Amino acid sequence: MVKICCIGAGYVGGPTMAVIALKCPKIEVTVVDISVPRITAWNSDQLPIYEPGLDEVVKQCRGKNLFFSTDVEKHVSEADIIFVSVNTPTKTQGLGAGKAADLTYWESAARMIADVSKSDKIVVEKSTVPVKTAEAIEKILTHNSKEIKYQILSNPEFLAEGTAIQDLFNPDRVLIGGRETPDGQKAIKALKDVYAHWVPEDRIITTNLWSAELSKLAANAFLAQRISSVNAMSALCEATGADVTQVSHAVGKDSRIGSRFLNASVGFGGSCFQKDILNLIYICECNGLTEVANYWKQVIKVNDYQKNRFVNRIVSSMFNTVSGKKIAVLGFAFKKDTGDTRETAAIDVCKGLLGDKARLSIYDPQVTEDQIRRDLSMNKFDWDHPIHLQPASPSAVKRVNVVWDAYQATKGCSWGLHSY
Ligand SMILES: NC(=O)C1=CN([C@@H]2O[C@H](COP(=O)(O)OP(=O)(O)OC[C@H]3O[C@@H](n4cnc5c(N)ncnc54)[C@H](O)[C@@H]3O)[C@@H](O)[C@H]2O)C=CC1
Ligand SMILES: O=C(O)[C@H]1O[C@H](OP(=O)(O)OP(=O)(O)OC[C@H]2O[C@@H](n3ccc(=O)[nH]c3=O)[C@H](O)[C@@H]2O)[C@H](O)[C@@H](O)[C@@H]1O
Repeated sequence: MVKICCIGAGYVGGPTMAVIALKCPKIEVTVVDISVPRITAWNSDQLPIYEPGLDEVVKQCRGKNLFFSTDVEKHVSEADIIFVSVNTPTKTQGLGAGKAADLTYWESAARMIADVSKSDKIVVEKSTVPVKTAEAIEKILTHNSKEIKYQILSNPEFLAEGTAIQDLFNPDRVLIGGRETPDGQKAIKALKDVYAHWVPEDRIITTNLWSAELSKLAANAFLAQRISSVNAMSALCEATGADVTQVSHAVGKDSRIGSRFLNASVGFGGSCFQKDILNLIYICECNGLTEVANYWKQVIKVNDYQKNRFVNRIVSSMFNTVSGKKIAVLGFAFKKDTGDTRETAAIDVCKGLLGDKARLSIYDPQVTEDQIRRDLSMNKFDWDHPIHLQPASPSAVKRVNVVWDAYQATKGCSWGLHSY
């Protein structure tokens, strides 16, 4: 029986491995994590993340061929294929701070794999990483390799939160990059065989390692760029009397442009778009490509502009001050069908309004009060570290009331915002 181990039981590792277990009953899949509460939750009735359809998939396979464990070393040493799906946050300190990807967690996972392995392994990059990461990982693994052979593959994940199960069941494509050597091609085939249990062969694309690593950053940059383009247009629409939904509908009807991902918004949020574009910008700068870096920087700048513009419009429409006024915020997560608040536009909007001394009444059925208070007081990028390393919840964020009923949130309000 083929054994798969996935390091990192988060938004990607958990759902992806649950679907592999469901579709491949003859493969034993174990998801491991250093976070005890996260693994405890995966083994309980209250999964650590909300994702439509996930409960059913986990219930069908857990205890049969799907396991969640904190015994990281044991399961890594027994596995044939190891997926690494750990955090790759934006660096907060040192060289490249505020842009470069922090590979601390990836590096420590690789060192642990090298320490505990006793047989040949295929190591799969599932996390989103800078192009050329596989080269560094290879060095770590093969240093003191004890005659063990490692093959590194890049298999970036394209699922979106809120539709993860649907995306995993029916992906537009699965991308696998590997070395162009006989052993590299053999490893690609082994991983392809896993996905071929349910993904049609013409949707499984194989490339070299660097193309696969870069394609993930490129895909996210292109998606985010569409949102910044339509959001930039929304500012012009408001200035001229055009309606951005009508404009985006008309533009999207051109089949060369397409209608998806052209919804104007308060700005994109989520754990990846900003982080991955910053990472891309840093890679361009390191390669001396200043113009290219500046081009992608603009996508982030427009996103920040859109969030500020939204706050400013609220304040100016309320006689230039929201001081002491009660404002309801309906929805705090970064999009619907998720409880994930990482980089949600709601944080910037709420902070902006609190800066002008508004009173906020926040309602989101998928997000805990503790999480909201933590988000409103956390420093930039702190959110993307494993939960047990994040700053503890502060005692209070003043002038914020978190409620469990949308009607209560809006009672006596001067304004109601829908945050996505
Ligand atoms: N969230 C998303 O929708 C997508 C995320 N990605 C990428 O996937 C990667 C993971 O993202 P998420 O699942 O959202 O992150 P996450 O924060 O939900 O999960 C990562 C998990 O890794 C664990 N971890 C960190 N270091 C570890 C170690 N040394 N040993 C064992 N466990 C360790 C953490 O405790 C955490 O539970 C990131 O690189 C992200 O960019 C890619 C596609 C979609
Ligand atoms: O690498 C990742 O993490 C993932 O990032 C995104 O997925 P995700 O961030 O989960 O969610 P999206 O549906 O892409 O939404 C991101 C943000 O853009 C906003 N958005 C989306 C679409 C749109 O038309 N307008 C718009 O403002 C959403 O409200 C949300 O705040 C990509 O869609 C996934 O393909 C990718 O795998």
